[in-house]
Amino acid sequence: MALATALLTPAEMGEVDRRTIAGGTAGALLMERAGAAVAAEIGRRWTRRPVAVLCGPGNNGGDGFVVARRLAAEGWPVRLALLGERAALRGDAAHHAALWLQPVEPLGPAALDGAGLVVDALFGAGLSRPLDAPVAGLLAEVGRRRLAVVAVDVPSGLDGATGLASGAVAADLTVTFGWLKPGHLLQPGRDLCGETVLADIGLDPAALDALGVKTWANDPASWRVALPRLASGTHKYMRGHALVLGGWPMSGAGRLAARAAARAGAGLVTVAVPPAGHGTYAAAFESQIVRPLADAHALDALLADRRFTGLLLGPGAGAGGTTRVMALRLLAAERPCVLDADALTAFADAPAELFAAIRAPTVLTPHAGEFARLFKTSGDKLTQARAAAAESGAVLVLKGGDTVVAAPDGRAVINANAPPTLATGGTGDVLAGLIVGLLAQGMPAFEAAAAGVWLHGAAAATFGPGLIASDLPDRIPVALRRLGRSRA
Ligand SMILES: NC(=O)C1=CN([C@@H]2O[C@H](COP(=O)(O)OP(=O)(O)OC[C@H]3O[C@@H](n4cnc5c(N)ncnc54)[C@H](OP(=O)(O)O)[C@@H]3O)[C@@H](O)[C@H]2O)[C@H](O)CC1
Ligand SMILES: [K+]
Repeated sequence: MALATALLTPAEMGEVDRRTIAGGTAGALLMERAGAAVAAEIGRRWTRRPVAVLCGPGNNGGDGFVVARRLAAEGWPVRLALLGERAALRGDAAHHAALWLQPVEPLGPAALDGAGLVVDALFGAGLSRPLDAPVAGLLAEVGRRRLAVVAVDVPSGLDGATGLASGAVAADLTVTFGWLKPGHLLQPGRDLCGETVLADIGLDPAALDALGVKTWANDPASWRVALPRLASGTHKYMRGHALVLGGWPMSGAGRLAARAAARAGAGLVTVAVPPAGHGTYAAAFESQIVRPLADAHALDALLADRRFTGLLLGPGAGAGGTTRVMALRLLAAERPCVLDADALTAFADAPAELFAAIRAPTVLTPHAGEFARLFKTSGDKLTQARAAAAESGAVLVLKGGDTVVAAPDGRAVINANAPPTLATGGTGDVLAGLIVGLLAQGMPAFEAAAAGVWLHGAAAATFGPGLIASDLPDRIPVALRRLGRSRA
């Protein structure tokens, strides 16, 4: 997995900080670079105007002192307000506070008077408890006055590990250092951060080795090498054969999924459907095979064909007992498999039965409602997806604007490229099809799920407004092309 897209918790960032300092870079220099980066990003976006810098009692506040000094040196009118006593500052923060030669005001609403921009340097990685009422009240006042806000590291009150927040004010710009944190990508954190800029302040990448990072931003760098590749001698069976169980009478979902599987590059896609739906499906496809499938016995007979390399059930399936039986038969075939939608809900009263049946690489793609029917986890989205992957033995794709993909071994990626236009009926069916299309080609489950989620977002982004699900499959080739490697 790629180093640059690693996501570090605040505790891990603290460790990288310590190791970098132990390696010979002074903490005060890191702080100088951090504050300088924030000031430079401000200078790129705003013209000179009165600024209120709100500083906290730790190193986040220390960064704030640097920002204040740097902006003042550029001729910006700066007021600085500090939470607590200046004499109580320690270490690098005390060092940089001593270099600030203008007044230090007590933290309160008066510090905002006349400001055209607020720098939020109250708390960053060291936030250890909910904000006190006066601090939360001041941040609410910043929001009420509709002032432009630049957050140092994170908007104060946002937990960088989880994306959960209380009392934070939404920033227009967040400048953070070295590596992003999960909370920059997980909602509501992502929206609270506004535009997020990652500044290089010279933290030591080698320090990450000792951390055993298992969380990344979902980026092609994490799975590009695992994408299926074509060679000149490739024939269709070498590109995998996806089997999609199509629902009836709800046939649109299965059709969307099958088309997406084919566009993802599967050499063959067979759609097996209840006999009553055969004509409808057959009329919809030219390039895919449509076969009638009467019942579970017929499915067993179909699965005797070992050339099926990826299986999908769920879109339009119906959440009844038949779907449950079909899902168990698919899992018993011990081949790469995606279970989506109704194939998940069908186990709402017996999730343990589902988990016990998962033995081959399996991807579950629930949205929050489907997830809650299967898993009794608690905590933030990343923690829950990880726990669910460990419990079920499957790769979990916990969908939403901040989709998390988690593997049973603890690896996880957080996706951030999905445009909100994806919030429309049928896009989940396309995602399930995309993932099974990649699985069928031999891509490992975690990488196939992460790539599928990313391609789904990228495909939607190429379309723009007015997107409906049926637009998506045919945009997948555009997204694949943009990966910059000839593989179509
Ligand atoms: N490696 C880097 O990325 C660098 C980061 N820098 C900046 O440093 C901060 C982290 O600094 P740290 O001192 O660890 O933490 P904070 O400044 O966020 O806050 C710690 C102090 O705040 C107190 N605290 C915590 N929560 C609350 C609260 N809800 N209300 C009041 N006070 C609170 C805490 O007190 P404790 O009692 O918990 O000890 C501390 O006094 C990072 O975010 C970057 O901005 C470096 O400048 C450069 C390198
Ligand atoms: K902050």
